Amino acid sequence: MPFGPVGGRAPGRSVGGPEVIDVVAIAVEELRKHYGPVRALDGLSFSVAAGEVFALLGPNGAGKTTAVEILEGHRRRTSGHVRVLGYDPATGGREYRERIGIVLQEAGFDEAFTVRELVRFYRGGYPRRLVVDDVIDLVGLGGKRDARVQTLSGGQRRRLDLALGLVGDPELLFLDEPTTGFDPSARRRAWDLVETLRDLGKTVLLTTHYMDEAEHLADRVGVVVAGRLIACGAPDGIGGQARASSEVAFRLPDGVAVAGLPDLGGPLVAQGAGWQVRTREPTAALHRLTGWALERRIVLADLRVTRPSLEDVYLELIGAEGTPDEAPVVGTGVS
Ligand SMILES: Nc1ncnc2c1ncn2[C@@H]1O[C@H](COP(=O)(O)OP(=O)(O)OP(=O)(O)O)[C@@H](O)[C@H]1O
Repeated sequence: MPFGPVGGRAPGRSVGGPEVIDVVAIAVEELRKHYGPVRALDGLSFSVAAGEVFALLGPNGAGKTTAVEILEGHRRRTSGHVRVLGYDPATGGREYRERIGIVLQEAGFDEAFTVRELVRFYRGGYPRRLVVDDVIDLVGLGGKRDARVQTLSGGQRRRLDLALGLVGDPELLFLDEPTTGFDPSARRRAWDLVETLRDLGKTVLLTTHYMDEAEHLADRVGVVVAGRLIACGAPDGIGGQARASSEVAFRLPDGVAVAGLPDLGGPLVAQGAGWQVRTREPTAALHRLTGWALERRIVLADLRVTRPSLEDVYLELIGAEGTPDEAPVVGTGVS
């Protein structure tokens, strides 16, 4: 298989010692899924190292859920190669499912169960298990142990989803939009929890529409558009693949007119008491700006360059690819 070492903060990787090849937890190559004429996945390839937190990003309809469901073993692929923890999810059966945890966007629960009863019930399905009350505490539902599911708020239900995904002590956790509907503090707690899981050496594959979440949690992100991976790398490193614009900002002294400035590679926009320009060539813009200022002995207050955020990069990437929310359609009905 052509999967080499992959990035991320995998445990057990030594720096300066003997070379350690990361263990690949997830390997996906040329994955295709056709629903009739719709190509939901159209040659998707990526790999995730053991111990890595990997985020799949992409617009609605890009194919993320389809990919994750194939990896979970819940959906059949049309073609391509998939290996997760050494198993083919399509044939791994119970043995495979016991080693993974799945947190769905909307799991259906029996509303009459209490939190503790439900977690205990799910725990019964796994050979490796965590202590019921520990898991409930871990997801911050300690105060709701004996509450019936029907009385939980939307955010509390999502935390219960998390508890059910964790109770089998999985090596790999699939998190589908884990914090949708969470209030800001519940979101922070969920992030802390994912970080705890990483510290425990778990591999996490998450999908999210929140760029700050991916930036905060993921070792690497993969951007999927129309069923293909169009960019992949560390959240602060994929900018180079998008050539998203940096922002150069500064203030001019009183009496200096903005009209006299050289071309900085983009339109100047007033920002509070100062000015900013967005440019893909921040080095050149800075050179022209500071050269101009030095020649005139002008001091530029608050001069700063801000690199593009993951959101800027993401929007640039999916904008360049176009047609979000639409999978490509083929002429023939292959499924
Ligand atoms: N069971 C199905 N039958 C037919 N088409 C489907 C089916 N499931 C998904 N699709 C189509 O496949 C494409 C990918 O859908 P998918 O749900 O995987 O996207 P997604 O990236 O998870 O989107 P979102 O961010 O909205 O959850 C879409 O065009 C969708 O309409």
